Amino acid sequence: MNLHLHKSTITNHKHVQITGSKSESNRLLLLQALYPEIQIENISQSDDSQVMQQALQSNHKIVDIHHAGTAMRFLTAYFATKQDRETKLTGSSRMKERPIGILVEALKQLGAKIEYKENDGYPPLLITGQQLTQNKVTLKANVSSQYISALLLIAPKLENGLQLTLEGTITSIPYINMTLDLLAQIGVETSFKDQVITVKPLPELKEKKHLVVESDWSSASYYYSLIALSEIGTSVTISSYKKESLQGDSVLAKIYKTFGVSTEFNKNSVTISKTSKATAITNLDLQKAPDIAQTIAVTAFGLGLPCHLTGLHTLKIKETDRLVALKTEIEKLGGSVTITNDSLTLEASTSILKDVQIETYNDHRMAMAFAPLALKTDLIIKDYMVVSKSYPTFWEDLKRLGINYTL
Ligand SMILES: O=C(O)C1=C[C@@H](OP(=O)(O)O)[C@@H](O)[C@H](O)C1
Ligand SMILES: C=C(OP(=O)(O)O)C(=O)O
Repeated sequence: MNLHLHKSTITNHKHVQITGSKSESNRLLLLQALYPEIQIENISQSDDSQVMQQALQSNHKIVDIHHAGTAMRFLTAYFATKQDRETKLTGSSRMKERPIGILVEALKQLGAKIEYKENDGYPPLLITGQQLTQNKVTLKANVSSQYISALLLIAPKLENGLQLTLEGTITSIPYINMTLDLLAQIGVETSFKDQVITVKPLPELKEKKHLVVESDWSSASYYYSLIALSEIGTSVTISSYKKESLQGDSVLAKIYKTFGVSTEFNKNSVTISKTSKATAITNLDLQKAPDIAQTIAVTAFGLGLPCHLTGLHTLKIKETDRLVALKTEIEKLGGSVTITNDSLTLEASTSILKDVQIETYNDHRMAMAFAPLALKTDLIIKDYMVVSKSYPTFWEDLKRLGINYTL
């Protein structure tokens, strides 16, 4: 179904409560399955966290995690350790194109029994739970950090813990640090020096642990974009956020200063305000924050500014090939974009075409990244409910801010 966005302006000084981080939630859900003493507050309402929760509760042989990358990777490791259980772990047709061989091979080095049911190196998988007897493994770290987080999450339950040696450049490193930090919060001892991560075993928790999930910073990016595209003096407050975040995407606060957006940290929220004229982002490496690349590219386009983004090699294996999707959709609107395997260059532009239909390619971030352009023009978002993968109330929240749309 299509959603027609009508050119709008933001109502000033609104407050939006944003759902919990899906990355933190999916890690904590897996840890809760291993340590039932864990209690989670402000859990993500996202589809990805719902499928994670359902998968962990299900006793069915076939578990379908749809589009959820973290659920696919984290559950592969989890089911590999579930003795006396055979699980077929599958997902959407796009999930069957997202590689998982590096993780499967690492788990096999630890003693796991996993078969590919369709194509080698890709889901679906048939996982026969085993006691994993080894504790040392080496794996490539430049494809997806989710493979590393998956291994780290099960590590404290392995008899001798785990020693991971990472080969090559480590991609999306803040997500690995997030995993290590959450492990530390429940009392697991870890170390990360150079290319080696070690995790000590923790057979059980002695007491209840109450953990509060911070709201999702990737979702916050769409508000940064809306403010960047608004008049000086416009602001919005979003919660629940803190200055010392586990989420790498909190780097937004720094990045959007170039677009004239300032961030004020309040007790439990942030106020984002347009305080000065935007200038161009000339060279930005997003290897540590790949999920905000679409937002930044579309904001720059909306501002008519050029932009050069690098470190984008993982974008090709996400919900869609995000580099191709960005180029195609920005060019439909009249922009000019050049992409390589790991970079995107946008030329400065002077106008935005009206009534263009934006294709979303089963990618929540395509819908949400283009929505702020409603401050500049009328546009149509196809298959608008894709947003539920990470942010189910996105459109309602936008309406409360004054963005008009019809179905
Ligand atoms: O561990 C996580 O929660 C995530 C890691 C990142 O993936 P890659 O490590 O594959 O880049 C990110 O893009 C994804 O949305 C969530
Ligand atoms: C890439 C993403 O998610 P995943 O890899 O978990 O499907 C995302 O949310 O942008």
